[in-house]
Amino acid sequence: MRNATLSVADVQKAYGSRQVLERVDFTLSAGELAGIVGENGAGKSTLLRILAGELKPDHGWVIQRGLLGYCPQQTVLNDALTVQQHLRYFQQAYQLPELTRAEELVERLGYGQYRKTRVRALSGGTRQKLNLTIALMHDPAIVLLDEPYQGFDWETYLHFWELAAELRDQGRSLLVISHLSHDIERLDTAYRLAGGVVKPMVLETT
Ligand SMILES: Nc1ncnc2c1ncn2[C@@H]1O[C@H](COP(=O)(O)OP(=O)(O)OP(=O)(O)O)[C@@H](O)[C@H]1O
Repeated sequence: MRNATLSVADVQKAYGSRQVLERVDFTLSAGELAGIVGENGAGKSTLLRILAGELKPDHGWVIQRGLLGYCPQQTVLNDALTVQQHLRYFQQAYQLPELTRAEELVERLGYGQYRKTRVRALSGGTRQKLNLTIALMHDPAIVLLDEPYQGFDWETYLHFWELAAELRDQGRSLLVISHLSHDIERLDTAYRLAGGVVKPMVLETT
C-alpha cells in the first residue's frame, strides 16, 4: 500500500480462554485519518495497546514506520505535578529543544489558564486535554488515540476533529478508537472491530 506507516497482520490476542482478537489485519497510510469503532468490550483498547507496543500479541506482527504518539484511554498523569511540569517532563523524555508545539496545543485546546494547576485539581476533560497534548507535542508521524475526547464539551470535541484533520492534511497517520458510530463521517477510513476481526465499513458519500 502507498506510504504505509503502520502495517498490522494476523494479530491475535487472548486473555486466558477469552480470545479477544481473532485475526486483525489492516494498513494505515501517511495522510490517512482512520478509525476503529466497536461495542464496549470488543477489544479496541487491547488492539491499540498492541499497536503502541504496550502489550504483546500472542501472534502476528505490527510494523511501524515513523515516530509514534499514543493517547491511552487511562491518562498517564501524575496528580502531584502541574500541567507545566508535565510538559517539561515530556520535553525531556522526547528530547525536544523547545515547547513551542506543546504550548500551541495547550492554547488550541483552551486550557492555558491551568498551566500552574496540579493535575489532582483538574477536571476529567482538562486531564484528557493534557493527555492529548502529551501524545502530540513531539509531532509524531503516527498517532494512536483511544477515545481521545472523553469528557470534552461539544466545542472541544469539534476542535479535536479539526486538529485531527489538520494533522492528516500535513501527512500524519491517525488512528482513532471510538465507540460512537457517528464519528465515522469524520474519517477517511472506518473499520469495525467485532468478533475479534477488523472489517472496513462502507462510508456513505454525499
Ligand atoms: N488485562 C486484562 N485481563 C483480562 N481481560 C481483559 C484485560 N483487558 C481487557 N480484558 C477483557 O478483554 C475484552 C476487551 O477489552 P478492551 O478493553 O480491549 O475492549 P474495548 O473495545 O476497548 O472496550 P471499551 O469500549 O469498553 O473500552 C473485555 O472483555 C475485557 O474485559
